[in-house]
Amino acid sequence: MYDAPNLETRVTQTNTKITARGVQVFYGEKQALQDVNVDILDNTVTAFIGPSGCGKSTFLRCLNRMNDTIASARVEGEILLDGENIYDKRVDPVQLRAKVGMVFQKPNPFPKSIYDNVAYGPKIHGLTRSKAELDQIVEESLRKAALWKEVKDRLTEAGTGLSGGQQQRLCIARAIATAPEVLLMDEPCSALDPIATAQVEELIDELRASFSVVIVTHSMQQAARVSQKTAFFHLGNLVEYGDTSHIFTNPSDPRTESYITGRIG
Ligand SMILES: Nc1ncnc2c1ncn2[C@@H]1O[C@H](COP(=O)(O)OP(=O)(O)OP(=O)(O)O)[C@@H](O)[C@H]1O
Repeated sequence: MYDAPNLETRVTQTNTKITARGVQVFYGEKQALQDVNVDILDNTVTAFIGPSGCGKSTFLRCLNRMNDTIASARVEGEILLDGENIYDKRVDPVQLRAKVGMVFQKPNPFPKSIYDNVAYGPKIHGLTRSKAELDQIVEESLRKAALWKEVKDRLTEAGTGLSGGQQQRLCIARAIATAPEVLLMDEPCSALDPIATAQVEELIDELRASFSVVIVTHSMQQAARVSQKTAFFHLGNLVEYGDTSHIFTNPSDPRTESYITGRIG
């Protein structure tokens, strides 16, 4: 007799990693984000898209409290990581940023060796007890960042001596060395050539197995290639959020449609 497969086991489980509720951001008197509500999933790439100045980077920076470093910035509302409010007074922003790592637009390796760039985070967070353990973390992080083969014989050389694409993968290795749970990427390919961009995009897809990845991008093609979920921002509002395939083929809001068809941007 035919047994119906158990639906429960066939559905891929994707849990909420970050919950934003009523998030508003001000720079001085100026409001940059209004009432943003969204659930960001684990093991998923989420793309933030929208015209310049719509608040994508501002919202990304809310997710690991990078806005704390901007004197005029004020964040209201609630952001929960695994149910815990990251803006709670008891949360140490430095510890938080080890859990919610960030990769910036321009590759920014430290003026240190390739090895030390990756070893820095685990060292300051006391994640290892021995040199052997640290060596292992450095190797694993460089492997995950698809850079190990290219640099394994030159670990003592300066990180700044690598090509732009390699530097960006080094920055990704540095971000994942502290075993983060979420990886935030602010236009990580904008300074890269098409080959390096393709490598980083492939890497982003692999990283999703281990992390929740959030990427700000100006390229709709890139959002369509790398993400499963897309959030469209416009004038400080999160206008639409959903499956990338849906947003790009059948958006619900006319503003999203105008943007993806190139009428606003
Ligand atoms: N440090 C800051 N101080 C004051 N205003 C800021 C600051 N950073 C951003 N803003 C303002 O907040 C609004 C949103 O900016 P944000 O950089 O988040 O947009 P964005 O969508 O990421 O833009 P882009 O695609 O051009 O990078 C803009 O009006 C911008 O001028």
